[in-house]
Amino acid sequence: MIEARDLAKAYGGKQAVAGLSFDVRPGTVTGFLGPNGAGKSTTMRLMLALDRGMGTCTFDGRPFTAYSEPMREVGALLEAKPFHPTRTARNHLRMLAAANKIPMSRVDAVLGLVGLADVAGKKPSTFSLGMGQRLGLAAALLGDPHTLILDEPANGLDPQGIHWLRSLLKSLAAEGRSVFVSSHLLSEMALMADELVVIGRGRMIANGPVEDFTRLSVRNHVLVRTPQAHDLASLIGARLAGVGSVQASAAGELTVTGLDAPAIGDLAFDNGIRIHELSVHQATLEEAFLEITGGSEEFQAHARPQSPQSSPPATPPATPPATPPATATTPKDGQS
Ligand SMILES: Nc1ncnc2c1ncn2[C@@H]1O[C@H](COP(=O)(O)OP(=O)(O)OP(=O)(O)O)[C@@H](O)[C@H]1O
Repeated sequence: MIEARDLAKAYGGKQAVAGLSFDVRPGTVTGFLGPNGAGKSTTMRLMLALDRGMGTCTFDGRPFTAYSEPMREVGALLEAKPFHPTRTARNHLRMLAAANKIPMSRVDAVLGLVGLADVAGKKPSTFSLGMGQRLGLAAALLGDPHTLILDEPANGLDPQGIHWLRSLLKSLAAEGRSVFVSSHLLSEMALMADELVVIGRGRMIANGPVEDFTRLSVRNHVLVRTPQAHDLASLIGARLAGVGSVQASAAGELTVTGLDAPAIGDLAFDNGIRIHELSVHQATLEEAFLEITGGSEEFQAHARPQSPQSSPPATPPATPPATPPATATTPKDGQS
């Protein structure tokens, strides 16, 4: 169990991490998300007492520095390619094993586990970024620790490597370990993580199960296609009574929030309205992330001035448009 409490760190006058508290439970993969510069790496360094700051972080009740052989308790991967330039991959791990009283048999075991057995005699300076990440993971796993703290472990991995990493981290969590992992690959995180810690500008934005994060998104909606869109929009608008929205997204097509698909279907049926499609759109983790972190990005690119011919930006606005009255957005379609 990781318990982080009131972690804080300032660089000069700038608050990089501002009072973060969260738990990482055994048996779970907890994803750590935030825009560039949000404070993820700083938080991970604070957790491992690699940076001086405020607050506490304990691993099964004790701080990282209280463990005499910490690699047996907590495995960490914080930066790409943190290796001695002239030692071979195997010797790098042998050195770490010796320093932490880890049996030498673990060295070849973890090299095999991360797929580097064939290049164990090569120097990491010749490795690609992805191979370096694999060696960093091997080092993190060397002591067979209960807890893993991994900063962007998917960085540099090819699609097969990313798939392998996901399976590995999920299986390590299924064995009862606590896995705390940051990544910018949100689709991967959606498949891998059970819980999320989302920060922006060093502060907590959201903390909880992944499903809650996407379930509460305002991007969740029901799409309805009907030849009687005007009539149905009026009925839905009356039923919503201001909570939710109904908007015409195309001719004969309505986007509804605040009312679920069965309720819309029943309303249509009770009023003799034909439905051609009724589909539920669940927000992706990426959509929910953009929505929730919209105001907390530190580094925002300024949009290029648009020429009259240019297309609109691909990224939707961070906050949805205010709910309009149902009738104001209803199409003037040919209804039966
Ligand atoms: N050594 C340092 N000296 C000064 N400022 C720093 C230092 N390390 C980090 N910062 C600042 O602290 C803030 C948080 O940085 P951090 O690297 O923790 O963010 P991050 O969420 O890991 O970012 P990214 O996703 O881009 O890796 C940033 O504003 C960064 O500029």
